[in-house]
Amino acid sequence: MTTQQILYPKSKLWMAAIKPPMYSVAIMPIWVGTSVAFAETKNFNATIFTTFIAAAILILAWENISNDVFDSETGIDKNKHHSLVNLTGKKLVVFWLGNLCLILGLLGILAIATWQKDLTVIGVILLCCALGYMYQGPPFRLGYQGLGEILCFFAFGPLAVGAAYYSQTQTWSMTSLLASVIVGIVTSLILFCSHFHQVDDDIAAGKRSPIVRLGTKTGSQVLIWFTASIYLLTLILVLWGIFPVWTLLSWLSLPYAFKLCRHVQQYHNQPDKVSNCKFIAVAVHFWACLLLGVGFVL
Ligand SMILES: C/C(=C\COP(=O)(O)OP(=O)(O)O)CCC[C@H](C)CCC[C@H](C)CCCC(C)C
Ligand SMILES: O=C(O)C1=CC(=O)c2ccccc2C1=O
Repeated sequence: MTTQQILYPKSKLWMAAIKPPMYSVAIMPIWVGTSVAFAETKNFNATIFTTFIAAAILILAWENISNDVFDSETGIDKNKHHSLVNLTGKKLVVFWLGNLCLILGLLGILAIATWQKDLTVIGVILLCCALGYMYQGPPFRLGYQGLGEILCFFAFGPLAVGAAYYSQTQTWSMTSLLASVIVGIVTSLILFCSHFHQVDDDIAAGKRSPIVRLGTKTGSQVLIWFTASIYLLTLILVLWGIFPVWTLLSWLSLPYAFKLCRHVQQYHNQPDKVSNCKFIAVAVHFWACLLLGVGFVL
C-alpha cells in the first residue's frame, strides 16, 4: 500500500474523483430554463426534459474526465491523488472514456434537435462544449489565464439555460435570459471557490487562477459581493415585476450563502480547511437554482 492509500482510502479517492454532488451543476440550467418555459407557455415536454438532463450529465462527465487528462499533461495535478489519471495510471483509457461520454451526450442533444426538426439546440450545446474545451484543452487552456469563470458563466448561464428554454418552446425569452444570469453567476462561484486551496500548485504549474491573481484575502471579499449579487438581482427582478414573487423562495438558500462566505473569510489562506468550500458553494447553487425554478413553476 502507498502512503496515499493509507492516508486516503481508495473508495474515498474514487468518490472525490467522480464528485457526484457536482452533477447538480449540469441539471440546474436545464431545470431553470424548462421552468421558465413552463411558466410562460404552460407546456412541458417530459421526454425532452429528461433527455436533456441525461445528456447534460454526460457532457459534464466528459468535461471533468478530460480535465484530469489535460491537467496530467501540465503537471498541475501531480499532488491531486483523486485525479482519474493518477488513480488508474491509464491516461488513454480515461481520455476515451471521456470522449465516449461526450459522444453519448451529444447524441441525446441530437435526438432533441431531430424531434424539434431544428438544429438550434445542438448548435448552442456545441458552443458550450467548445467553451468547455477552451477552458482546459491545448492550445487554449484559458482556465490557466484566469478566464474560467467567464467561460463558465456563459456556458452554464445564457447558453445552457437558453438551450433548455428553446428545447421546450423553439423560441427565446428575456425572462429566461435574466434567470440565466443568476444561474451563470452562482455556477461560476463554485469554480471561483475551487481555487482557494490550490494556490501553491497553481503557481507552480503557471496557472493564473483568479485567486492567484487577487490573493486569497481579496478573493474572499470578491466572493461576498458575487454571492450577494444573486439575491439582490432576484429581488430587483421581482420588484420590477419580471420574476414571479415566488422566485424569492431562492432566498431560502441564504443560510448556505452565509456559511460559504463566513467559512472562506475565516480560512481563505488555510488550504486544508478551505478545500471543502466548493461543496458549500455547490449547496448554495443547488438550493438557489432549485427554488428559483420552483418559483417559476408555482
Ligand atoms: C472541469 C471544471 C472545473 C475543474 O477545474 P480545475 O482544473 O481547477 O479542477 P481540478 O482542481 O479538479 O483539477 C469545470 C469547467 C467549466 C467550464 C469553464 C465550462 C464547461 C462547459 C460544459 C461543457 C457545459 C455543459 C453544459 C451542460 C449543462 C449542457
Ligand atoms: O472539479 C471541480 O472543481 C469542478 C467541476 C465542475 O464540473 C464544475 C462545473 C461548474 C463549475 C465549477 C466546477 C468545478 O469547480
